[in-house]
Amino acid sequence: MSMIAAFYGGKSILITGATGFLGKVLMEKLFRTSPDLKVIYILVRPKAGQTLQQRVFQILNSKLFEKVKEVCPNVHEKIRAIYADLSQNDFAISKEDMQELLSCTNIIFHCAATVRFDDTLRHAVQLNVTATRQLLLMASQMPKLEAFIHISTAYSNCNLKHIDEVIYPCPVEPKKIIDSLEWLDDAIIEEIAPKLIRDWPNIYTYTKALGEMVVQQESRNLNIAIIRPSIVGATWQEPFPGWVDNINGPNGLIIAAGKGFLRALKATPKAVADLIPVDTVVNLMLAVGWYTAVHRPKSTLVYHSTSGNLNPCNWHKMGVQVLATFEKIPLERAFRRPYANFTSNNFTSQYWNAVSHRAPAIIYDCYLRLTGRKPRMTKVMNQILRTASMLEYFINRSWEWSTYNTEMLMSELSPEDQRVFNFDVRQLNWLEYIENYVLGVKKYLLKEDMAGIPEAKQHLKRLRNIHYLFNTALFLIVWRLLIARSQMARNVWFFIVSFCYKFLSYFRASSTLKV
Ligand SMILES: CCCCCCCCCCCCCCCCCCCCCCCCCCCCCC(=O)SCCNC(=O)CCNC(=O)[C@H](O)C(C)(C)COP(=O)(O)OP(=O)(O)OC[C@H]1O[C@@H](n2cnc3c(N)ncnc32)[C@H](O)[C@@H]1OP(=O)(O)O
Ligand SMILES: NC(=O)C1=CN([C@@H]2O[C@H](COP(=O)(O)OP(=O)(O)OC[C@H]3O[C@@H](n4cnc5c(N)ncnc54)[C@H](OP(=O)(O)O)[C@@H]3O)[C@@H](O)[C@H]2O)C=CC1
Repeated sequence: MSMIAAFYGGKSILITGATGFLGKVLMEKLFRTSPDLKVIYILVRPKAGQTLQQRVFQILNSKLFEKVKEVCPNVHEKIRAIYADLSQNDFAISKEDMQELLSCTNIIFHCAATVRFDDTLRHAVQLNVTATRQLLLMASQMPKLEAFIHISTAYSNCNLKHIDEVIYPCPVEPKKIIDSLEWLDDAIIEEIAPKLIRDWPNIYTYTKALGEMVVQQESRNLNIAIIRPSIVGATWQEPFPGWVDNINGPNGLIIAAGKGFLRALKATPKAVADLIPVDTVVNLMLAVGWYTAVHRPKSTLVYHSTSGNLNPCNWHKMGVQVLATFEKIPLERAFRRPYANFTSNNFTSQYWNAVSHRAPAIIYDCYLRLTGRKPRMTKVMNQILRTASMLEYFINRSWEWSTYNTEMLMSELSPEDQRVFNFDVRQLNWLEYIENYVLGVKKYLLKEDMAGIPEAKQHLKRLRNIHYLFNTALFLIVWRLLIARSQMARNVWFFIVSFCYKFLSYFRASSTLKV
């Protein structure tokens, strides 16, 4: 019997960010392994014209939850969606709902955040710092609360090279920033933002670091733990391999590569690609929830959910495997054949951007214009290049994250818990994982049918022929122009032709002699 699964039985669990990538997988695993849990409260806002109920309905009826419905047929009754907007005062939660949350919650998993790298400082602070403070304040009024699990990111201290499982102080107190945002206007905030974030690469990682400081300062006598995942990727094993549902992190780039838009990336091939499967993160979260509530460590423990120091894989290996998978399982209607290289050199990267990205987009847009259609490829390409440049910081560096606490926790688990809540990334086979990942992107994200693979392969063959034809035509045109304008090119041309002629004559003569 799993101790962790039993622990969550009968519990009331509050999850923020439950409609996000991590939150959905967390709910799925909780329902599947502890179907006797009492209730999961989720703080949700209406979005994209959908009410709370419609959003929950959509999640529960997705492929991700198919297994859950077998184990926990009354899953609908065990989810309680509460209207909340984390960027508002008191989260805009009604009095009755707030009362219920305060009096019933046993465990909190705080996943909600803005993960956009380019968010405004005001919004990012509101969500990643102020909302965390507000939730801690709520937690301190919950008499039945056993553990508060805060999800941060392994990159919250990415301005350091070696990162321990400790909370590092930020140069400016979070409270000072929160207070000043109240009276400063937006233009001034955006002006001071670069000075505040100093050597952090973006507002996201900076505000996540502030969020951790808030956790430390406002922890009072709560049982708190912080989990820091690195780059969260598709599921490894559970509930099935390769599940993924948004275009964040590597996902968007994998699509762009598979469709042939992205054919070169400014990346350091030997840098560690610190990906961590989402189900591994969720297993660690549930184990940490149990450990924090039952063992009540004296201080706030930080757990790294990273792969680099236990089972490293670099970007080169990852890129090669992504491309190898596209050979076997191509994406439909590719713009060009998937091919690319990683370069860490600025000049080479600019060259590839011009030749491999912008030029084909401009040519294709000319073709669209000539055929009476609206040009769009340059816009798409600019968007992809902008995204790639935002991620560049993370694919050109390696970090060392220590994992003492995570390994300590692993050793505390019973063999059954180590199996059911496996977060030992040493068992991960990267090649297999990446293949399933790419397949998952095709199936679950792009919703492409596997029956379309032969047609997709045919399409790639056509693209290859067009590519050869185009290159040959281009070569002939350039050469013709050169010959017309330069004596030197003409001399080279006559030299080559006469050399070939002599070679052929010699070859013919020697074969006649043999006869
Ligand atoms: C020796 C050489 C060997 C060579 C070997 C061969 C090499 C082969 C190479 C192949 C090439 C590549 C293969 C792929 C291999 C994998 C590469 C992986 C690189 C992975 C890098 C990952 C780094 C992640 C770092 C994470 C660090 C922290 C992690 C976290 O804690 S949180 C999660 C991270 N957060 C995010 O990822 C959010 C990032 N997104 C944003 O901040 C914003 O979206 C934005 C990028 C700033 C863009 O903002 P905009 O306002 O401009 O746009 P908007 O968001 O409204 O979207 C507009 C349209 O763009 C689409 N889009 C958005 N995001 C992405 C994306 N990530 N990728 C692609 N497209 C994206 C969006 O859908 C919109 O489209 P539309 O609706 O159609 O308009
Ligand atoms: N994905 C990754 O690679 C990594 C993620 N993390 C951390 O993991 C956590 C979860 O990330 P992930 O699931 O990927 O992110 P998502 O963007 O998929 O999910 C974010 C969640 O936060 C919710 N949210 C955002 N703003 C509000 C708001 N104003 N009110 C209520 N809810 C809101 C979103 O709700 P809605 O659906 O309504 O938008 C969504 O449920 C974050 O804390 C992130 O920092 C850490 C490392 C890596």
